[in-house]
Amino acid sequence: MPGEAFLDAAWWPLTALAEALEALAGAHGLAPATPVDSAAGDNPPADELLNDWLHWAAARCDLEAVPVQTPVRELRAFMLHGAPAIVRLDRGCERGFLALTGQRGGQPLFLTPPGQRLRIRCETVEALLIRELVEPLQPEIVRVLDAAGITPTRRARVSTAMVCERIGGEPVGGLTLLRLPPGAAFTRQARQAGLHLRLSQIVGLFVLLYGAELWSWQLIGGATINGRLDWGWLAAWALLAFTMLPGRLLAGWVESLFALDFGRLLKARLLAGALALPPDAVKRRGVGAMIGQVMEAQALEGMALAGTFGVLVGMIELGFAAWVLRLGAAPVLHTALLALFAALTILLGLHFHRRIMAWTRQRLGLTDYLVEAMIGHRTRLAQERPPRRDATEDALQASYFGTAQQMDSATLQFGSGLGLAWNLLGLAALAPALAGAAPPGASALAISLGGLMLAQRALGGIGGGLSNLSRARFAWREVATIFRAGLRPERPGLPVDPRAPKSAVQGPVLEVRGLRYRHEGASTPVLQGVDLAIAAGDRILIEGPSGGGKSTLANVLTGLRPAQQGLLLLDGLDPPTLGDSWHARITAAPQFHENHILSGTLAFNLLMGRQWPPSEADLAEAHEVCEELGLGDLLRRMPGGLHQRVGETGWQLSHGERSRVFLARALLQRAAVTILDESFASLDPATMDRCLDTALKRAETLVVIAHP
Ligand SMILES: Nc1ncnc2c1ncn2[C@@H]1O[C@H](COP(=O)(O)OP(=O)(O)OP(=O)(O)O)[C@@H](O)[C@H]1O
Repeated sequence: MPGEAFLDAAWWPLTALAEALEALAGAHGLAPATPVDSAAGDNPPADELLNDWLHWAAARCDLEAVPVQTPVRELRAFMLHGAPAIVRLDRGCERGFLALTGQRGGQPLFLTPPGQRLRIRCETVEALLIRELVEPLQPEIVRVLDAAGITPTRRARVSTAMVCERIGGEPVGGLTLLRLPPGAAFTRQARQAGLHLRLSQIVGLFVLLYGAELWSWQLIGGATINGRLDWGWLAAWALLAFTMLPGRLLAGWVESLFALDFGRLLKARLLAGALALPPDAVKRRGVGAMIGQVMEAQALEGMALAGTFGVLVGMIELGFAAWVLRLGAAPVLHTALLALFAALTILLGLHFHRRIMAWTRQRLGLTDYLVEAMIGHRTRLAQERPPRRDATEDALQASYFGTAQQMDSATLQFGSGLGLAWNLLGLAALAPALAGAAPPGASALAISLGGLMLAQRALGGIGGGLSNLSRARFAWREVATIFRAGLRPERPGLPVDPRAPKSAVQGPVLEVRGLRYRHEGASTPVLQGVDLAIAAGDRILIEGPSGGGKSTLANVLTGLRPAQQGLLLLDGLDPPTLGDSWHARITAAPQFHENHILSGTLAFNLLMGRQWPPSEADLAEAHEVCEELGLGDLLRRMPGGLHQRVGETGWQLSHGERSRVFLARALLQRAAVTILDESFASLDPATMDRCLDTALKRAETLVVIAHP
């Protein structure tokens, strides 16, 4: 279909964007929870607010809208794998969109306003999306093609190659991915990712593979025992064994796809949970325990999958083993023995589980101690009495080794002991049949031996799977709080542009009435009956004694801690109404010990409150602010300038330089209200004056917290 005809069918005007969202959500089984309603005034706003609006409207449909850019050369991959997505495509001066819903036969599918799926060639859509980038190149390309004498049949291909060469790295914007937020119910996400289908494919493939394996052994075994083994039987067996190879590869591939998708969903949820945890819950655990938690999060994924597959495959094998044993020389005894050993495996598994729990707890305690010892190494070297340190460490090690020994003996019982006992008792169970009046034939004996081996493999697999599940269960206990924290619903709030602080609402920009806040576990509130009214453009100094509650107030005002009582209004709107955009409109540079330079470039650290990647204008403004704060020399000394890597593994900034980066970061956020919590404490008087001048000049409304 040519470009314009395709647009006529698949194009959604801006005014129908709400319907496009709803239709896409419906088409992907994500029925909107609160449908956007263009008739009720939920119309999309001006261009600069569009991303905010999409985020808000998608959240109301229980989805997350993620604006992305892709280089021209990867546009095709986006169209084939990026669905569901909204693709911005204007027609002349009319603003509008395409609704990408999937792909069929290597070509993208678009949802049309009447609700049909339209398959379009990639080249057609690509040409429309990059036409503004290509048009200026056309005269030059035509000139080169003419000069090189390219034949008409090859012109289109050569022209495409030249375009790709010239603008392949140019970013294409206006693309918005729609997906379930990481906080959505995990089962819903798993279903959406098709994990249930993959799991049934895996089970089906394993059943087929084991069936084929048994059949191949039956062929060769039967032929050998009956003395009919010739090249024909051998060829049939080899062919069957050979055809199982692609099946095994396929099963491995589906298993790894399942593991990848499961791991991706789990990581996204844990990350969302870690960011949603209350600040105190994170702080109270300590660095060592947090590292232990991260280790357990990684173990959870690996152990849960290995355990589930181990038990699953073991159960399939056990089923086949029971069937084979029933055809053998001692069907009744072997079946009863198998049931007994299956029960024993579970019982010993429970015993092993207790040992694993005790050992993992000790191991994590040791990690916690080790991390704390490494962080406080210098303090301990300088101030702790060595015998005291040695005594603590000896006691910890002795306790750990004791638990590890108990766990080793449980592993031995569970692993080799059970297998050995099964083999001995399984062989002994053949004795009555062999000693009987009518001893079984060679083929029945061979079947029994095969069944015994298969059952040993199955019991070993189930045992291994159970021990992995035990580890996974412990890991789950460690990370469950983070996982559950991620379930909290996102607060989309109103689509308010953070860069549009001028409000039509008359009155204070920030108003606080009767605010009360008490820290968890504290007997008295640290903030009680706080009233505050800050007008746009105000410059306010908050002074108070150490421990008086200044930082707590800053945290409540910026939304990091929820007010327990009282009224908070920003431009006349309360926190639930503004949702997550509250942060964007009122920001704070936290106290030095609460602030952090993240591992990344200086620009990344400075422009965290802006879009990423940054525009040239953003970088220029960051440079300007740094110069004003006296960081110009530093920028010139750093080989990479604004793109120099900083943080734990990068350029080590001095105390004062870090303070000024924190200050620049808050000012560059261009919030309606900026709070600086003791941001000038570590600066010399001249630098402090300079920084204060910059803050006064740049912050629209400024609150400075300082000691008297
Ligand atoms: N997470 C917490 N749990 C319990 N109490 C806390 C917590 N955080 C702070 N506090 C207590 O609340 C009080 C106020 O702390 P806050 O940090 O707000 O004071 P501040 O005025 O900023 O002090 P400073 O000037 O020394 O930085 C202090 O007594 C502090 O010990």
